[in-house]
Amino acid sequence: MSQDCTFLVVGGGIAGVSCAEALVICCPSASVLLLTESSIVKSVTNLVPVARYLHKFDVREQNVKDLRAGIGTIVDQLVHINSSEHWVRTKAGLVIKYRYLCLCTGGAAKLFSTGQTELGARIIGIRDTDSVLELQRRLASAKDVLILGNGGIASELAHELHDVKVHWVIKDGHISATFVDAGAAEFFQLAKQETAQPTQAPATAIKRMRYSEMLPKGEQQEVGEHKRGAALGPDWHRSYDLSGSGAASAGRELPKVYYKSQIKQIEQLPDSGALCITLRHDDGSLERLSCDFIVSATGVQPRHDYDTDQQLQLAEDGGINVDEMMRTNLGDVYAAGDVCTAAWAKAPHWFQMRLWTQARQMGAMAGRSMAAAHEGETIYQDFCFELFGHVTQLFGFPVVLLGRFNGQDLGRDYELLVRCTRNKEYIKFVLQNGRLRGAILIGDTDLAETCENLILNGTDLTPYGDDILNPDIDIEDYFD
Ligand SMILES: Cc1cc2nc3c(=O)[nH]c(=O)nc-3n(C[C@H](O)[C@H](O)[C@H](O)COP(=O)(O)OP(=O)(O)OC[C@H]3O[C@@H](n4cnc5c(N)ncnc54)[C@H](O)[C@@H]3O)c2cc1C
Ligand SMILES: NC(=O)C1=CN([C@@H]2O[C@H](COP(=O)(O)OP(=O)(O)OC[C@H]3O[C@@H](n4cnc5c(N)ncnc54)[C@H](OP(=O)(O)O)[C@@H]3O)[C@@H](O)[C@H]2O)C=CC1
Repeated sequence: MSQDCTFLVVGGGIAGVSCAEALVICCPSASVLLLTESSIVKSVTNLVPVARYLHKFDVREQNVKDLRAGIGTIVDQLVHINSSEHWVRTKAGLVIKYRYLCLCTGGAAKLFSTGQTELGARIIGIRDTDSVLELQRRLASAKDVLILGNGGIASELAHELHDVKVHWVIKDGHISATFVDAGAAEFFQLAKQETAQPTQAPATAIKRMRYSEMLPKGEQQEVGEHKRGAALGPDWHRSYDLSGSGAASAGRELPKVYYKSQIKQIEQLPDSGALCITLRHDDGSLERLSCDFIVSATGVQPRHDYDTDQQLQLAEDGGINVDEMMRTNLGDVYAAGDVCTAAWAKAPHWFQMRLWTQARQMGAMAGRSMAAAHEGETIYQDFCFELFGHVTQLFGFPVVLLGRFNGQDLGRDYELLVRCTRNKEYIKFVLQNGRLRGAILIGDTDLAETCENLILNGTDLTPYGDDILNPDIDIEDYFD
């Protein structure tokens, strides 16, 4: 069994689909094939500009057969790459000959481990639909759940779980540390206390879930012992009932946060089967708690579980190293999205975070870059890699993060300017030598485009002093 194509893209997440879409636009007469192990793929829809270079969008699930015309599809799993002879082999034994290959195989949840294999089944991660169904199943009989980690998933779950006692264990001194600073964390916590809503039944479906990965088994095409689809889409938690057994708590109790803490030991209680957790706090003290299971929201592990004839060069974080054209070290092999690590000399206002904005940008960049190589053209890296931008929702608030929003890699050589209106907005500017280097905008601030311009233009803001965030001055007008 063999098949030929010019461009082979592996992975039906946002990176893979964006790459394949860019290829059919740039090279309409070439054959583009998307190989993915799940019949449900993810693509970007309703793209709305929030500023000049910043967009928000919905992530749509669709059946792989419904992808745009020009993209051939195969549901199967990549198991081997022979890059010198330009072919791959799939789990079903299909050999696909390609001219250019792009690996967009995403990531898997990086789970906390105690090394005690017998407890492994009590620690779960969240990545795709199957993993949420597993969470739901366990919640149904749970009284206490421990969430470990302080990033995107932990922040979402701490906000969304109800009818269950939530123990949130974090290494840091404040919540949601991968995205915000201590001030913004306090803003969220106050808002949550003061504007707490009574428990509401979760909306049954949202408009973005056009195709559900919860199709009856018979209607799904899947490969491997466990289907592992693409990462979940925005508002994923609104499509599932994330309630516990309700036995221990009523409604939406605020989570109990254990700051500056790490798990030291886990034991299973012989009688109840519950887990007894010993935490070690940074000051050396110990604390015990019990829970039914642990959600390990501790980051992403790039996924490349296929072999290659020559070794792929990997970064320290396990991602496949790519240059500014998304090329790996193997000839004619590219990579994009969560599976790759940006190994180029980065612009002063950009850094990598494994987010769907970047999956989309990298996928599209890889597609354009492969097309240019095929046509013998020279292209340059897209402008989107000049400025980090992320639009999201945290604790029910719209959030825009720009540039080095948490002073990332600026050492101690920067100043912060903050404006906060309780339960309404939190604005933080990160300034270095009088220039805006990054910003956190929480609430409906309408400042994204102004901040984007100020960061990219390197405008000297020293003459304006603290007025730059004076609520009586419209800074949008100031810099028009
Ligand atoms: C719960 C959750 C919430 C999130 N929320 C946000 C958010 O609010 N905002 C945000 O910006 N980001 C969010 N993210 C991150 C975002 O989803 C990812 O960064 C993005 O989806 C990565 O896209 P990708 O295409 O690189 O990888 P994936 O979506 O993981 O897709 C990889 C694809 O490759 C396929 N594949 C893997 N191996 C093989 C193989 N050997 N053969 C064939 N196919 C294979 C998989 O089946 C899958 O289709 C969230 C992630 C999670 C888990
Ligand atoms: N709204 C959004 O934009 C959302 C984005 N996402 C994305 O999805 C992906 C997966 O999310 P998530 O799993 O939350 O990953 P994140 O990378 O966002 O966060 C991981 C968190 O776990 C902590 N951590 C890592 N190892 C340990 C450990 N052994 N013990 C305790 N804490 C640990 C990290 O701390 P440290 O950094 O100090 O190592 C960090 O706080 C990420 O790419 C994330 O950006 C997910 C949900 C929502």
